[in-house]
Amino acid sequence: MEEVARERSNLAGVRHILLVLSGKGGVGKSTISTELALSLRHSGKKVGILDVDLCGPSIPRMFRVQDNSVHQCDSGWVPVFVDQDKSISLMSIGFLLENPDDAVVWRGPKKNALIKQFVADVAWGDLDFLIVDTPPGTSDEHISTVEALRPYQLLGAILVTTPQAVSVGDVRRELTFCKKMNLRVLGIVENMSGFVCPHCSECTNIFSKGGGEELAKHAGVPFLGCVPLDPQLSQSLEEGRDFIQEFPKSSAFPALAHIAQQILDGTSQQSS
Ligand SMILES: Nc1ncnc2c1ncn2[C@@H]1O[C@H](COP(=O)(O)OP(=O)(O)OP(=O)(O)O)[C@@H](O)[C@H]1O
Ligand code: SF4
Repeated sequence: MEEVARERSNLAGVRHILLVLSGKGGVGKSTISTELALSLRHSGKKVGILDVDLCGPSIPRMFRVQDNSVHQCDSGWVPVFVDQDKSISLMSIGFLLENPDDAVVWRGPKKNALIKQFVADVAWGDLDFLIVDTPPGTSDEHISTVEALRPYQLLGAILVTTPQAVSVGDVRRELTFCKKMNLRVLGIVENMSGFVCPHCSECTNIFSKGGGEELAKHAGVPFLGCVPLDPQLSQSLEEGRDFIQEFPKSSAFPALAHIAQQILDGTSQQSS
């Protein structure tokens, strides 16, 4: 019975689902979700992003499609396509609000109900990857998301941190959450890790460096890499541009491409 329901679900055509988590706000979770989607698209993959950050949805803005709205079809909501070839599709509460700047002030049960609806009712079609951008911390919403996705091809979670001790401490709590939820940790990303000067290419470690890697070693999980602070990256996100396509010489590019490659390698090993 459960098998039949799974085969008929809107997620039946999604090959891999991965969550992006962070213990703290503003460390670059949506940035990593966005750039991972663009990198995977660059490798010929079809990608969806489900933005379950209900109180601070930033995915529509990062792709500059915040004025779009979602439509209904027979099987549910049609996601917003970023480009004509439909290689990246998005779903976010941002598309359902009358005004994108409206604040969502909801109690837990209402948020959890919408998350379940997002998981059940978005007509993704065939996707190689569905990236789920979550709110900061570990809340009821995270538990609802993991539980709702568990019957499907849930690959695991990427944990994003910055090098500072406090954010790394928060990731430690995320690791405990993953353990308790029996969710595989695909790896840790250390974001905003140093600043490479565009004039002399000297790297300055503004917030210190190495905390994420040390934590990964200590926890026995993969370290996916250090992404430096990169003005071209923040500008691309601000303007909804494809950083991966347009700035291959930029300082953050190699790290972002390497993260995507490790995810691709992991999934190809799994299916071989
Ligand atoms: N490596 C980077 N280089 C330059 N700017 C960055 C980098 N990573 C993130 N940013 C910028 O930092 C800001 C916060 O990033 P982002 O919105 O991805 O964080 P978040 O963890 O998703 O935040 P929230 O808690 O709101 O969900 C954004 O304006 C983004 O452009
Ligand atoms: S890193 Fe080098 S080029 Fe950049 S501001 Fe400092 S001294 Fe100047």
